[in-house]
Amino acid sequence: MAVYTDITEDDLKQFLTEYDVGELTSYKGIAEGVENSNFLLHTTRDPLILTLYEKRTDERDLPFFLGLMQHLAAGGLSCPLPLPRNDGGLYGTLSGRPAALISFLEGMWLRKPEAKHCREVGKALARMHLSGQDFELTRPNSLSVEGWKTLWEKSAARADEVETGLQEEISSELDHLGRNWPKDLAAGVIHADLFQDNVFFLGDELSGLIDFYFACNDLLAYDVSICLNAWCFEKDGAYNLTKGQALIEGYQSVRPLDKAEIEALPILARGSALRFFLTRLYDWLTTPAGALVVKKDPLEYLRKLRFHRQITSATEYGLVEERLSAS
Ligand SMILES: Nc1ncnc2c1ncn2[C@@H]1O[C@H](COP(=O)(O)OP(=O)(O)OP(=O)(O)O)[C@@H](O)[C@H]1O
Ligand SMILES: N[C@@H](CCO)C(=O)O
Repeated sequence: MAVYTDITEDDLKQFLTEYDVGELTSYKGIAEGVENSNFLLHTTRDPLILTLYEKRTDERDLPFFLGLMQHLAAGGLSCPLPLPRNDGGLYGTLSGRPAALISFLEGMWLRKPEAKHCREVGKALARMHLSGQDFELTRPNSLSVEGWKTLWEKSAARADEVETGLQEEISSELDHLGRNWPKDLAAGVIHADLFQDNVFFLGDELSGLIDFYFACNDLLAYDVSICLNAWCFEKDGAYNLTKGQALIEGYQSVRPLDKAEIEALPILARGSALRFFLTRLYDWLTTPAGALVVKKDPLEYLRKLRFHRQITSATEYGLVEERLSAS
């Protein structure tokens, strides 16, 4: 359960005096997520989500994250809206943590997504990329190649505890990605964590995107590769070509990938698999036993990384040839 910081009713009520949200009637911690502490609040008006920002969220980035949600919502993308405080600020402090109130988004995340859902995710991702083009703030991706190296330095010495030979394998993977990482592809604001638990559906209809706390400026196709990793593998580790095809087609129906982006997909997917492997490995090695959070398995992403190493063309992800030759 991701409630790292607990709150008292008195402190919460005090915090809410800074907002025009009605009277608090109940609140409870949300047993999902691994990054921040989240609470569902009921008031005499609309339900709200309270987020307390934890270790990986730098307070200096909050204007970017919260401003981006406002920007995307104003552009017609369904995502939570941060509530302004009475003084106009978008966040305050609660229990010693930076904290914000955001609107409650209706819907559920899908435990067993099908190809039709992957198509909707592809479309929504592309819409977000287009809508982010005129967002005025920027934030470099702290979890790209240089950030991976820093993370790796913190885990490398203990990596073989997780699997023998890992230290050597990941070090050489990082060297390879460092030497071959694409630089000249279309860039803009990316979500950077569009996993299943961050996409809500009402029935089969996508009702919105949440959790913009890794959003940053980076290669747009890198975000597509993150979604291929997050949405198109089955529990047994097999890549589902039908889902991959649907996700890429959905994306391209809104924003076609160009030739350079298509050619780069395999290396981008290697990089994004490594990114999630590294954060999971770090958490795996450092989260104390008994912490109230479900640790995510780094080896899932090691297997995905190894899969991507074998890929020679984006057609193996389900990209159809006509598109490839047409672009
Ligand atoms: N605006 C919202 N409307 C409805 N539910 C929300 C909203 N924001 C968060 N939640 C609920 O809280 C859970 C955790 O939120 P979120 O994904 O932002 O947390 P996190 O710790 O950053 O998670 P992650 O592990 O995905 O990074 C979601 O799965 C959802 O159940
Ligand atoms: N989506 C991430 C967790 C949040 O960063 C993962 O599955 O590793």
